Amino acid sequence: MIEKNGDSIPHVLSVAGSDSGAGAGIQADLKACAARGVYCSTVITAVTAQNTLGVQGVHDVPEDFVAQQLKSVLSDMQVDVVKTGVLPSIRVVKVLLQSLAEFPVRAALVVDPVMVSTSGDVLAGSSILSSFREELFPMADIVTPNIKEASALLGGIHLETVADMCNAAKLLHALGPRKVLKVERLRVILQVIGEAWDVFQNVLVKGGDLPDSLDAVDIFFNGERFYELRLSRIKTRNTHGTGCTLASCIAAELAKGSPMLTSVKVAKRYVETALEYSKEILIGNGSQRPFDHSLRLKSGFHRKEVFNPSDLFLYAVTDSGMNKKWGRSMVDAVGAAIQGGATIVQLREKDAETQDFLETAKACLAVCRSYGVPLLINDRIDVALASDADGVHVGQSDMPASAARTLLGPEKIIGVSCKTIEQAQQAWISGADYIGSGGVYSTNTKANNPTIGLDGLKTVCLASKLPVVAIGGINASNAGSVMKMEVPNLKGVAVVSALFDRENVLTETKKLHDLLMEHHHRKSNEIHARQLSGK
Ligand SMILES: Cc1ncc(COP(=O)(O)OP(=O)(O)O)c(N)n1
Ligand SMILES: Cc1nc(C(=O)O)sc1CCOP(=O)(O)O
Ligand SMILES: [Mg+2]
Repeated sequence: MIEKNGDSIPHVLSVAGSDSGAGAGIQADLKACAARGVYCSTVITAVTAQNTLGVQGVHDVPEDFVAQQLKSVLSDMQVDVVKTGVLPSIRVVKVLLQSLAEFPVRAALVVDPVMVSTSGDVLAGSSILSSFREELFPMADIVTPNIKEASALLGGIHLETVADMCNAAKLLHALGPRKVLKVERLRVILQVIGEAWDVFQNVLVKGGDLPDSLDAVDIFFNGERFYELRLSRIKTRNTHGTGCTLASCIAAELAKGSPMLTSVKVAKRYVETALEYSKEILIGNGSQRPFDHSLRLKSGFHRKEVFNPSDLFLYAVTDSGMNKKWGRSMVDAVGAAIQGGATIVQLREKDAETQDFLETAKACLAVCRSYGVPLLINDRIDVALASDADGVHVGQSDMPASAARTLLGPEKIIGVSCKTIEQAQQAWISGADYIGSGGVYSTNTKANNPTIGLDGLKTVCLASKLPVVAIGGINASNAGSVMKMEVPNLKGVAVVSALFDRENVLTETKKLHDLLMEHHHRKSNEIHARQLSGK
């Protein structure tokens, strides 16, 4: 990419209308670009009052002010791709073309010829058609009409079959004479130097509205070849904004430097993934519902957003060998531990195949979510990501916590094992949420694990700015000694064998939970009494 003022981040400028419901328009473009890892600036051409029921009002932005927005962005930032949505008047089209002549963009112009909203409301009148055909399309690198828009642009011809769509794509492609003339010369030059022909005009006719089709069929035509792009049709009403999103994704991929056909395929796949993910989410009461560009809203409904240190109170760490020995499944063991009072669960699967680990994680996550208890994954960031677990626990020889934080993002929980003051300080710097410190006592569960004792635990706790959970050889007979220690950031105990190497997980967890509660109450009463006596 060419550098301008040091900008090297892929950048799409969306010139489109605002949708107050945020399913389509500028808002969809921003979300799509963010999801695809591309910066998006915006020039707003019209403001709609809109929700899932339809468009209640439209207010066009005066073209002088559209021009001012264009100048502000294009004179300062290095834009790679301009993507257009609602262009409400011929004057706005002219203003856009003038701006692009003054400040040419680096890679491409993507034109989504929006005329009618999903709800059937007209967003750009028929007077705009000739301006699109004669002025805008010849400058575009790709135009992405749906069937209705393609029909309107071609004088109302009927489009009912894939063959009709191919014909429409060809006719629309023919509307770019100036560009074709211009690029014919370029084509010869590029052929001579052996470059690809990606600079030529392309048409994508979107067949989402095609009757009686089980697939979502789009026709891509690059002037030379037709490509029938099929993906299975997703049964959902949450499709408001798919057109804007698709065009923005194409723009985003082009901005990253991908070829045109690849960009279209990636964009189509992304939209399919987002629709599949969002098919059951409910936003609004109407039938034109938005979808989730970030693929995160579903789990967000059930998950606590921020780590709560009191979740470390009774930390159950699983062991599949122990559960097998006692003839129960991991899901049953986790369910029983939670019913007995476990406040957080870690899946520690040292020998599992990746696929089995992932399936177990997903099944245990469903159980944990149903009780509102966080589930962490031991060591395996990939399994945590793929299962959407609440976080990970890593040791000193596992992936560093800072790298885990980069991969998992700010909202997941990250715990780190620390035996020393230096490790505790580093865990805090790395962005961890808590420390696991041990072995407090000797253990048979983890081979060759050095014991740090209660003194070592106290040293780590005093040095740590993070909450601490004690681990290693802890059971109902010694947990009291651990929790009696006078260190405020010691929040609980993590236990494997005392819960899972037992016949009845629920009973054993409850026993330990009751004991910890007794200590907790005793400590609270002592603190209260001290406050009353003023000591
Ligand atoms: C809560 C908690 N604390 C410490 C550990 C140990 O982690 P690590 O040192 O990475 O050893 P393995 O568990 O991976 O063998 C833990 N798992 N949980
Ligand atoms: C997994 C683990 N980590 C430890 C550490 O010291 O970091 S001790 C340990 C095993 C804890 O199992 P049990 O409760 O059966 O002793
Ligand atoms: Mg580990």
